[in-house]
Amino acid sequence: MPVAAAALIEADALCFSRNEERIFGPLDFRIDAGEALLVKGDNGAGKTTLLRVLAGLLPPESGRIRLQGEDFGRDGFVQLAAYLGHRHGHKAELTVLQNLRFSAALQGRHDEALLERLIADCGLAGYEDTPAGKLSAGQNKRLSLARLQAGERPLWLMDEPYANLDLAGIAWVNALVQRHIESGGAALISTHGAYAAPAVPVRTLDIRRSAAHG
Ligand SMILES: Nc1ncnc2c1ncn2[C@@H]1O[C@H](COP(=O)(O)OP(=O)(O)OP(=O)(O)O)[C@@H](O)[C@H]1O
Repeated sequence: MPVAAAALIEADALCFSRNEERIFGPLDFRIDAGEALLVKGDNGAGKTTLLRVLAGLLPPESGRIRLQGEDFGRDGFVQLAAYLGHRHGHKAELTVLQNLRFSAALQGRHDEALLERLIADCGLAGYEDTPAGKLSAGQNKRLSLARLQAGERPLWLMDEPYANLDLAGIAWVNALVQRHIESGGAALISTHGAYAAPAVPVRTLDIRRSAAHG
């Protein structure tokens, strides 16, 4: 009998509480290559907290996270995943190009032509030498999404990727996700639900109901 491939990421009875108040869980889900999981919930439901737990930035209260079948570890996470946080984390005094170059180098990429292409693709052509601190909220989001693509990580953990984007930006995010999924990547996308999902098979995890469904 063929052995099923391990999920890229798998949560098993994952719980998180703050000040003795349960924020989410127990959650059980897996994401395989070629899949998108949309994490839905109202403001304050715990989406950002879940993504921070999955990225190893907050310890879970209980439960397990496995990456490709192995218990969560920092090295495994860095090899596998890229995290697009709620906060963009750019260095305000560095330019768009310098921020992108720095991020790409951290992910082992040293390819100036790639950086140029990513800047044009994210709509920031002409802003290469602008300090990130002078970008609008939507432009900062676009730069974050360019940084996400600078590496070649199969799993994208995307916290509110649509926030602050105009309609063209939302369509662009969906096209990026679609391309990533169709080339064998996977994505977990949090949203409060006001936006159209990418045109790929998407499962939904409503963290208030704690159940994944297709
Ligand atoms: N640093 C913090 N200290 C204390 N409580 C926090 C902190 N961050 C979040 N919370 C609380 O944890 C709960 C979940 O917050 P979280 O940011 O994960 O929600 P969310 O679903 O991402 O919300 P939104 O859609 O508004 O971004 C909320 O009740 C929030 O008030």
